[in-house]
Amino acid sequence: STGSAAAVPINAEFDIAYVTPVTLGTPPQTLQLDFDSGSSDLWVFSSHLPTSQIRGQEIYAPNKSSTAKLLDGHSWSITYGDGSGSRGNVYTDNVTVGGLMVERQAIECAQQVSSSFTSEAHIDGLVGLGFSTLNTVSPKSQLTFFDNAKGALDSPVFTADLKHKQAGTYDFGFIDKAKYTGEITYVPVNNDPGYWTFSSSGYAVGSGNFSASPISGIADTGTSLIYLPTAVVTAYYRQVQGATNSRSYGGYVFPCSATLPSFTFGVGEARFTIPPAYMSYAAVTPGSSTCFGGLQSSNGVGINIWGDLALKVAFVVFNGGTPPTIGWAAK
Ligand SMILES: CC(C)(C)S(=O)(=O)N[C@@H](Cc1ccccc1)C(=O)N[C@@H](Cc1c[nH]c[nH+]1)C(=O)N[C@@H](CC1CCCCC1)C(O)(O)C(F)(F)C(=O)NCCN1CCOCC1
Repeated sequence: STGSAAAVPINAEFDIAYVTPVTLGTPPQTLQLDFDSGSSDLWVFSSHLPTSQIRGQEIYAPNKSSTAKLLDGHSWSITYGDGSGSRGNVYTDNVTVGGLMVERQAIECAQQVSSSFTSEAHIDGLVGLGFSTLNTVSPKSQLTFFDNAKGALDSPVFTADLKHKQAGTYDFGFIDKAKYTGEITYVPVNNDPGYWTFSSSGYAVGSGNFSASPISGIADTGTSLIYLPTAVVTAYYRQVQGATNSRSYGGYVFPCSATLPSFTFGVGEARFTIPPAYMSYAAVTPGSSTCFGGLQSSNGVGINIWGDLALKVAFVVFNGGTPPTIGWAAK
């Protein structure tokens, strides 16, 4: 079997996250979920939430699904890198993504969400695509949608074709040759503790020479920006007039009028260049002439993250075979 579904940017100005329609239960309830290779819980806004915590999101009501079953005595609680979080109880039900159905998928129903989730009306929950070792359900941890689907897939892979300010796709079970050019460069994945961790072969700033130094980081569809070691980030912002690392804004900012260099990263012998226009994330406050950079230091994060800003200049194959690998191709 295979599946293919759209990945739609939630914000017209900046690609801060992408959501994908997912149908749950019988009759089908469709929610817009953020596919996140940086975590491994499938959780949704649900009928168990206080209405004060719901502001425009779609909800999943298990009691309206004839195929929903309570996973008795199980609960979950998750906190993300940006401090947001949610917790609740667990049901199993049918979950369909782009024509691919998994029966008895653990659906983690929110009973509480943090304020940043309440204020993000476009995200009705997450589909974790990390390794199931990161799943937070207790006392028995649950498998991700991908792990549940894997055995039935034509090939044990999913691919991300994220795009700049337009809808891309997540495909399951096959590699669509029409979505990339040239060859796919595969590199090993270290799935301990449960991220898609791989080693980049280095970087270049603008037209500068390529610095061939390995950078270990996670491929994370659920993170908007890129978080890399300070040495890389200072080398980049040294080329940006007026750039400073702002404590008040929590990262590198610069005058929105500044000329930005491109940023190139390596995967094996392959090279991927992020154009200057993509490297400015947003004005620090609406209308401000100070802009926040798309490349930030991983110092405060504790892990290097290749988020949507990097993923959207490539076609990426998450290969869940044995051993797992990750493939990057131009497009
Ligand atoms: C809001 C923003 C300024 C544009 S942002 O850059 O912060 N973007 C957010 C994502 C977002 C977009 C739109 C609206 C709201 C939130 C972002 O990039 N958040 C990262 C930032 C980060 C990471 N590290 C340090 N900072 C994050 O937490 N991403 C997680 C998924 C997010 C969570 C909020 C909602 C959207 C999806 C993540 O899963 O990708 C993660 F990997 F970073 C993470 O936190 N994984 C949790 C791993 N745990 C390990 C222990 O077991 C349980 C799972």
